[in-house]
Amino acid sequence: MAPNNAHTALWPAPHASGAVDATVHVPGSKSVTNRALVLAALASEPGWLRRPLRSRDTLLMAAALRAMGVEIEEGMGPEGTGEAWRVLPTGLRGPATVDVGNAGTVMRFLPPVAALADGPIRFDGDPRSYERPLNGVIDALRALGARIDDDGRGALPLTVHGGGALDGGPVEIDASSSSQFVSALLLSGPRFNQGVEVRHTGSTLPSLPHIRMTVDMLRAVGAQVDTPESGGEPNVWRVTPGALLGRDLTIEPDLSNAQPFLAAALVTGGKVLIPDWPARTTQPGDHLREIFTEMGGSCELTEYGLEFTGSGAVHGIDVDLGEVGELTPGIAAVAALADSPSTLRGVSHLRLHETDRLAALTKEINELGGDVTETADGLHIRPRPLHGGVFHTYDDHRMATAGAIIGLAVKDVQIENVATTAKTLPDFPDLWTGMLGK
Ligand SMILES: O=C(O)C1=C[C@@H](OP(=O)(O)O)[C@@H](O)[C@H](O)C1
Ligand SMILES: C=C(OP(=O)(O)O)C(=O)O
Repeated sequence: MAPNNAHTALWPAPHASGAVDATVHVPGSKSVTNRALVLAALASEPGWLRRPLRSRDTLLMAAALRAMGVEIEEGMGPEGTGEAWRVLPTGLRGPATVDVGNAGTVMRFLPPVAALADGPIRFDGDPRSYERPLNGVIDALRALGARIDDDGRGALPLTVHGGGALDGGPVEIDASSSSQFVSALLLSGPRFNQGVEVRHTGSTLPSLPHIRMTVDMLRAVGAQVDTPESGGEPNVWRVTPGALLGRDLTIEPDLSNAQPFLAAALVTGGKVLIPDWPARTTQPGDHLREIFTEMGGSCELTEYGLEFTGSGAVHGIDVDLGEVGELTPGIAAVAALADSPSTLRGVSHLRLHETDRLAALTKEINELGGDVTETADGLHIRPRPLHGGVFHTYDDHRMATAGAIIGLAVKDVQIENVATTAKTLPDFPDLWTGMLGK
């Protein structure tokens, strides 16, 4: 009998019979939730996270902090307005074991926190987590005074032997493979004895909006941060040592997870409203307003949220996605359905994401009849009439949502392991069918 567990199960991607017209409430941001958890755990007083994302990546972050002694309670928020987590920071301690799953934020943001704990903290995760780069964090922490045992590959698994405090100070790293190296050091920086000065030495630095998100959230809890954008040296970020405040923070919807729903409006010539789209945000998903407009839609940001409307036409695009790499799979899916070719550039680091996203997108779109080629730093996509088939996801949530976008326009697409969307959006299948009124 054929196995039918979540991994091998095939989900028939719904085909859109007409233009979508829906309001979709998108759950909280993964990147904001996991930063907020770390900052609340490092604070000197309790804090609240309202409307946190509850997904595999954020539940792993919460579990890891709890394992190090932090209390995270379920609550209703200070005014009883909606569900919340109350975070009670305590002295961080080991021994503890952290399962990072395949969460970049957990595997990169927590080793610096562990260096501040008292006792050994062991880090392990999914097989893919062993292949994702961590050398920037490991080497920097050692240079700043931490003791770490690893197998010498600059990757997981490893043990951080927390000494209860860390000297900190200046450090050089090459963060060209992941902006999360910089964010990781900055987030814990206020708790290092001398703070931290991070100097990026590589030739490129991806995902700058995510570094801005780190800086903004640090400042919001009282940290002093100097950045290249605030008049400092290029590629240098400096965090002054000091106590962090416990805050009451409402988590914004995840705008990168809004992407497939906006794409649905674009490819069906329909209309989607995403309530609570923030007027100002550091989330990279906010760039979809320009990118999907260039690809044929239009949008309006009102007091109700973002209303995105497709025109019925979908155009190709030539775009550098280096700042917003996590949007690439969804843009590639739309580009495969466009009326002209696309070139997506600046994203070679995607080869080290949840899977090699450039190879996976090329293979899966081409297996449906597409014409995609990999370049040194991205993809060329020449739209072709596509046909049904199995779209493999390689344990990558954004491959699953990319396949679902294609399925709207192409009959009989089956997504293998749609359950992998639980990494950041466990409700995806229900939200998707709800959007389509199925
Ligand atoms: O800091 C963050 O929350 C993230 C930073 C980016 O990582 P990379 O710079 O490794 O691409 C992004 O792709 C990831 O989804 C989330
Ligand atoms: C790259 C991503 O995740 P991670 O936080 O695991 O790096 C992503 O969500 O697209």
